[in-house]
Amino acid sequence: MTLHLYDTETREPRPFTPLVPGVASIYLCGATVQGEPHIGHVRSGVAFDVLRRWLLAQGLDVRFIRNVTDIDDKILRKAEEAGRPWWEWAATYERAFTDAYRHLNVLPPSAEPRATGHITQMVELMQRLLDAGCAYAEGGDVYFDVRGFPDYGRLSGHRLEDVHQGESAGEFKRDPRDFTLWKAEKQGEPSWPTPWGRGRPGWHLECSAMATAYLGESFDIHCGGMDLVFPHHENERAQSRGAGDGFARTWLHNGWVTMGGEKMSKSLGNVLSIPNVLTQVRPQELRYYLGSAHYRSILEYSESALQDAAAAFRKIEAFVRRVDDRVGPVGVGVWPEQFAAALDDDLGVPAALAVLHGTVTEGNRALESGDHAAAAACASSVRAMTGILGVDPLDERWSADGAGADAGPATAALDSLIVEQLEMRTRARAEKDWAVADEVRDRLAAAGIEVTDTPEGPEWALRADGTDSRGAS
Ligand SMILES: Nc1ncnc2c1ncn2[C@@H]1O[C@H](COP(=O)(O)OP(=O)(O)OP(=O)(O)O)[C@@H](O)[C@H]1O
Ligand SMILES: [Zn+2]
Repeated sequence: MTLHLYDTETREPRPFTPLVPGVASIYLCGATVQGEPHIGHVRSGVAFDVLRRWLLAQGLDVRFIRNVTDIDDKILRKAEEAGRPWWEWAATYERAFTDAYRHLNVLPPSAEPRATGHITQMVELMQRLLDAGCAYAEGGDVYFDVRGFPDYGRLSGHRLEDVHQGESAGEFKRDPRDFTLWKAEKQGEPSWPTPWGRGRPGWHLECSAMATAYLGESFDIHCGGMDLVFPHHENERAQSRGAGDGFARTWLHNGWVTMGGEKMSKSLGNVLSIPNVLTQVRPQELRYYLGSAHYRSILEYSESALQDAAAAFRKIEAFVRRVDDRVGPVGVGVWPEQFAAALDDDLGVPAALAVLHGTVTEGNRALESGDHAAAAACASSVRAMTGILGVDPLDERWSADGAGADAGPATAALDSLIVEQLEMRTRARAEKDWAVADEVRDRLAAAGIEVTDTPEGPEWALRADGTDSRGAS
């Protein structure tokens, strides 16, 4: 099966065939750097990092652009309220996002253009739109004329008569459904020169100009959160197509992270910042959690779901480390065909994880029965699969910046001691020597280690509050 991706525009899964053979070009709308990132903000970065890794694994040269929106109403307002320069505000939160992506092992983009660095390209695009009769300049503002682009609404399914741009009504707008390309200079705000006067760009214009500057007039995939379908992506598409560019051939949108059934959002106050979550779980566990749902589904946050995901990751990690410890260094092997089939089906991560956990179970059984070759094969396959998902437990990245640096090896060391105890208990039980079996269990309990018998064998966990290391034997 070839990779199929669900395209928002055509509303169906479509086979992925790169425009230029051997090269995949992807644009992801990045952050508006106005505040500390919450876990909802980075979901798109994580979800489409899996896409990128999967395309890289097919041998494609992946050009992945994720922009930074560093000029925006909210940035200006918040910086002013704090009495700080707007550019310092933007730079501060750009670093916060960069840190979050790095902690989560999201590959750095091929380029990360800032809006303020691409004003020239935006002016050129506006000129082309004016020449094509899709835009008008009035009083220093420049607007897109939606009636001048008959295909408007195709991406989101909006009918022209129902369009509400959700932006303040520009003084010179000829039709309320038109949207702003460029805003005339306001007193005290940053501005750049254009043939129509000084001002600053509208958000939609930025992405069209940057995507085209780096990826060309046509490119393969445009990604972003589902709330960007309208108006942001509808407007990006209108601008670029209106100017005569092919623009994105496929559109992918990820679902929200929700909390209490509502979009995690600063204005609702139901947000969890990345540093906050990283006090509860390690970065690799958070990455596993954020990437574990299908990218198009809602990910409803709960502490127990986060802890369950962390425990599931630790099970994978404990297995790989145990093989590394007992059998020898685990290399990166090959993934099973079902894993590839799952990802080829619109990045079906949940089905891919089922294959991954099946391999861990099989590997644990092999290790228990002394079949080291089979265990090693499973472990190397597990590394291959987790590598695609960005959560390879042995990836040096996890200890590179000290984030959770000691937890992995400590878990592994503890695991190897506990596993010996559990094996002694399993043998005692097989011989119906209940006294020895109970003694082992009591000894572990006294050390704060809880043992649970599961169909896949005994599992252990540190008692405490459930946030500690766990493993399976
Ligand atoms: N809960 C979420 N789940 C997934 N993506 C999100 C979530 N919240 C925001 N995003 C993404 O992050 C980007 C910025 O979104 P937005 O400014 O709406 O979020 P916010 O910072 O929580 O602000 P607000 O409170 O105004 O909603 C968008 O691309 C959006 O798709
Ligand atoms: Zn964008």
